[in-house]
Amino acid sequence: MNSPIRVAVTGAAGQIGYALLFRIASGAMFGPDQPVILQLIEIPNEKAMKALEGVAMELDDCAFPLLKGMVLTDSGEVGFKDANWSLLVGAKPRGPGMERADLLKGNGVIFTAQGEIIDRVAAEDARVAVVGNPANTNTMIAASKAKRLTPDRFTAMVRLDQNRAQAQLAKKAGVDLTTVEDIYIWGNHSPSMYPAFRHATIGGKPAVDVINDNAWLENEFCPVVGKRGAAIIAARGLSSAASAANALVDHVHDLMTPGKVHSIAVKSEGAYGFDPNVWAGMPVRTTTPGSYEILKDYDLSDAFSQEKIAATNAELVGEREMVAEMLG
Ligand SMILES: NC(=O)c1ccc[n+]([C@@H]2O[C@H](COP(=O)([O-])OP(=O)(O)OC[C@H]3O[C@@H](n4cnc5c(N)ncnc54)[C@H](O)[C@@H]3O)[C@@H](O)[C@H]2O)c1
Ligand SMILES: O=C(O)C[C@H](O)C(=O)O
Repeated sequence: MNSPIRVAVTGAAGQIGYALLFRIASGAMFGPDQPVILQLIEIPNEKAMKALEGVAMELDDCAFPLLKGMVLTDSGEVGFKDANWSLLVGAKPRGPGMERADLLKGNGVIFTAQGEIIDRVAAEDARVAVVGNPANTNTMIAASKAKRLTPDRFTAMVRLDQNRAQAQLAKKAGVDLTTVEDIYIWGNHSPSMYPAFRHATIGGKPAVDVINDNAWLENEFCPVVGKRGAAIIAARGLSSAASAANALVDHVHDLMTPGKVHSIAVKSEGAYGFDPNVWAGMPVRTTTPGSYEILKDYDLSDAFSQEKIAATNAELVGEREMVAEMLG
């Protein structure tokens, strides 16, 4: 058995938190041999802290063998102290009819403070995964505050979009989901994202040949995946929680598993036409636990892909301009 790692989670009493913490404590995220200490961070508010106590009571009541301790706090200094992983979930969620852009500035303040504190107090091997929206730009803001931790330590989650795309392709083709492979997400975690279906395979054959319906792929599949978050909000009256928590388990699990190829949002190095320094979704291969290389050889030279990449890149650049005064 390894020695415990410290996992800080913000927004721990929120709805994603409630679907996430039990999966971490059960071993789904870091594996059956990795004990964890959960450092649960909420806002300094009596109701939120009371709710957090209730979640911690339930975690106790699960008697998880891998859960070696819990810290409940409304202080980032305490919550991020020596954290090996910081999962930044806490943010103001988008309500019905609200644009993501409305959230940019308000949430930027949160990620400015958290980036600075994590850089100062987290563990030497600290890794950060951001879920709170607008996730890509929040990650850019947090990373810009770091003097010690390099930008590659800060990733944003686009795995929910990858999982959604995989499920939609399987449904359309009428096949088992596990036969759908190589579907990755480029760009922003927003409706502008590009689930690049031309690389996808179904049972080892190109998905475009199996599905044989280009109009559906371009005009239905892409918007359905891109707007799935809004569709969940419209149906549930709340943003996706269980599937988001599940995607974060996948994101971190695959980042800890050498050889895995998966979509995460990372600092662009200019590949695929993304502006350098925006955080954009793209496929990576995990090299050593927590580290990755960006895969740069996917062909996106067709006109449709070029148009999609240009649109999502333009949105990311626009978001960066809106928060320019918060960077650095
Ligand atoms: N990237 C994705 O794929 C994806 C998917 C779904 C949801 N989201 C986003 O995840 C975020 C959380 O969603 P939710 O449904 O759990 O929301 P929620 O409102 O249920 O919970 C958020 C929690 O965060 C807490 N919080 C707010 N600011 C905080 C701070 N500065 N420090 C610590 N805690 C703080 C709140 O008190 C609340 O308990 C939202 O921004 C949502 O849009 C992202
Ligand atoms: O769009 C949202 O705010 C919800 C979330 O990002 C999602 O994709 O489900």
